[in-house]
Amino acid sequence: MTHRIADTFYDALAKLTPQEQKQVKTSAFDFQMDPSLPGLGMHRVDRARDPDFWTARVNRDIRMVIHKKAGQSLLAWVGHHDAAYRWAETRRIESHPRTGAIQIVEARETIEEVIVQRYVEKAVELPRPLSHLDDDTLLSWGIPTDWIDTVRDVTDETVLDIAGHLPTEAANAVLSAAVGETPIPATISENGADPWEHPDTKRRFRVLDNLEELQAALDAPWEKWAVFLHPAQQEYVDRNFNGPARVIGSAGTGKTVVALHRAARLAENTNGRVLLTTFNRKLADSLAQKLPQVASAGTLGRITVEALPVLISRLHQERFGDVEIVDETSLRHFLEEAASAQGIAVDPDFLFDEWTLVVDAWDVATKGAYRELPRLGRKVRMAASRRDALWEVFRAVSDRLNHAGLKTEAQLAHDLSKAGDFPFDNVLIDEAQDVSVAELKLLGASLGGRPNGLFFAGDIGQRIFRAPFPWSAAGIELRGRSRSLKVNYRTSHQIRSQSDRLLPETLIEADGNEESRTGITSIFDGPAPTFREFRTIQDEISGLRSWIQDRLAYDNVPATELAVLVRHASDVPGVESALDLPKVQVLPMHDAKGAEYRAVAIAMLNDGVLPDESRLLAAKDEAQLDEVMNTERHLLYVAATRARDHLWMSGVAPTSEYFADLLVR
Ligand SMILES: Nc1ncnc2c1ncn2[C@@H]1O[C@H](COP(=O)(O)OP(=O)(O)OP(=O)(O)O)[C@@H](O)[C@H]1O
Repeated sequence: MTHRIADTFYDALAKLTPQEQKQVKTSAFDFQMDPSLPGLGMHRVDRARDPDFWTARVNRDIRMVIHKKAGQSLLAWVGHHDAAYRWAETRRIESHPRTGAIQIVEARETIEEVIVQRYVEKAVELPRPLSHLDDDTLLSWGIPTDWIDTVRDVTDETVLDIAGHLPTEAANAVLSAAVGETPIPATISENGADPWEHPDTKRRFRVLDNLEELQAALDAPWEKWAVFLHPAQQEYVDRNFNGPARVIGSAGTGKTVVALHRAARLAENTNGRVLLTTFNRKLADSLAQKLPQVASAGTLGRITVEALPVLISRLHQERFGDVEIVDETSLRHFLEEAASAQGIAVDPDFLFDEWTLVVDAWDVATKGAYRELPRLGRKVRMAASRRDALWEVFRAVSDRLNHAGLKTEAQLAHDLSKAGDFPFDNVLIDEAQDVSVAELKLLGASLGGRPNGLFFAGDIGQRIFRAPFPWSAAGIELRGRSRSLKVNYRTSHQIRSQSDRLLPETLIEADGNEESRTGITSIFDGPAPTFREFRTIQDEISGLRSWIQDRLAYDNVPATELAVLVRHASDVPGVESALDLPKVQVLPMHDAKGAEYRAVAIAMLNDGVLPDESRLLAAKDEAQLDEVMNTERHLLYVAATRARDHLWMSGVAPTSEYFADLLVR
């Protein structure tokens, strides 16, 4: 017998409690060992549209739905008794008449009562963006025959619901077409080809040759993206570029997923040395964890996954030997000493920023260069005479560092740029909006002109660590090689649309390019986010604790899938002990970058906490104030968009001014 497991089985399994999941795994094992085992109580589903659906008993309440036919079995779904029967009664498994792919097709009538009824009165007046499409086109997208009319009738309001009931390739095509893109037709099998060999079939059903494979399949979550990319994602995975390219898009649109697949593709199809990187170690670790889902074991060894600062320091060490990095306190001290030795009165923070963001970042080596340099990343204007005077301070500090054998992190990157032998051919950079000037300059100098040399994934709306600067000045020209993703896979429609209110509809990059953030769709619905304002911190903690307990108890959210985020790391221990829920993680918002959870609670959103008052007070002028306001706003956007299904935000009155933006448009 050939045993298979469907992606729908995983989705359903994930919704059960850990205890139930354990029992399901045992029953799946029993079934694969002996499908006729009496304890499984195999039972044909009576009223099913497809006569080959059976149920197997896991415990008093839970049933697995199994499709069983002529030497083949498929674990299709699992859940509570009534839901399992309903699932099986309303589906059939068949090969698509045009593409040949095997699909699990939902009976169209089941959604009529839910969707058509809900929208029918309105639908008559609303535009139907797909109404002009003929059967042939819709079939070529893999739309099941009896869904064709329903798809032609979608409106902006129903498209999400309808797509959620279609096989993935059909849903992807419908969502693309609804936002004005041209879907790529599905693969068509040759006449007589085995439908189980169709690429779309293989994406949703896995063959399980033995019990070890079943064990591995049940233990490792099967990320859908590992198998089914959106055509817009696929394009940026496959395309060859004759210079640096970039995928952008708001949070959760699958930019990281594209970078992972592209890294695997380049390693598989070329002899290039591939680097998959990002701006810090934690995010690099998470890339390394995900990569095995898309790259074969043989290819994995050919992809280096390392954070840029770690890589740069390693390469520098290998080439130039040990160096000592100057710490911030010493550097500030050197700058201040040099300024007073020159008799220059200057604000110490300004001096430090000028060194860090201009002189050191851009590797300015001469007075002339400093005078001529555009004020990259700095909005403060400065007279030439003032620059000349300051230059003497920077030169003195530079000499002092040289004599002491000390370097800055930026200098390590500059040294490597000059040495000119960066040991990679293809570099993919995730969370690129937070990469430093020196790192980007090194990448630009090494691979900026090489086909497929540099590929960036990022979102300027999530820039929280670095001041903006024009990439072209770092040798990165993206003209015509940047595209944005529009389908959000992570966050429910309700959470995404509310979080989007934090950012303007158009963001402008330091190069002057505009990025529109409109036209994004989420692929699923969920409960509205909860916003609460409290009188005291005690009230807030107790409200938050009951919200968390409800999520754990009623929504089956495992504690590992829930995170409480706060603005300041120093508040973490206090919130942890006040909440007294040992399994629930509390972390600073910055640490949640790149992560995702089923439920997120953002607490202590008080006035003075976000935006962080100490940063606001340290700002020296309007420009710096703007920058602080922007990065703090981005930080809240990052935190809110970590949530898949449930989001809570709370503070003690008066709450953060961003609260008002979230609530009112
Ligand atoms: N084609 C797809 N099918 C199903 N799920 C997908 C697809 N693409 C991405 N996802 C899922 O969407 C979520 C977000 O993906 P990813 O982390 O790549 O987004 P991102 O754009 O990098 O987000 P962020 O900017 O917030 O870091 C992940 O859970 C990922 O598994």
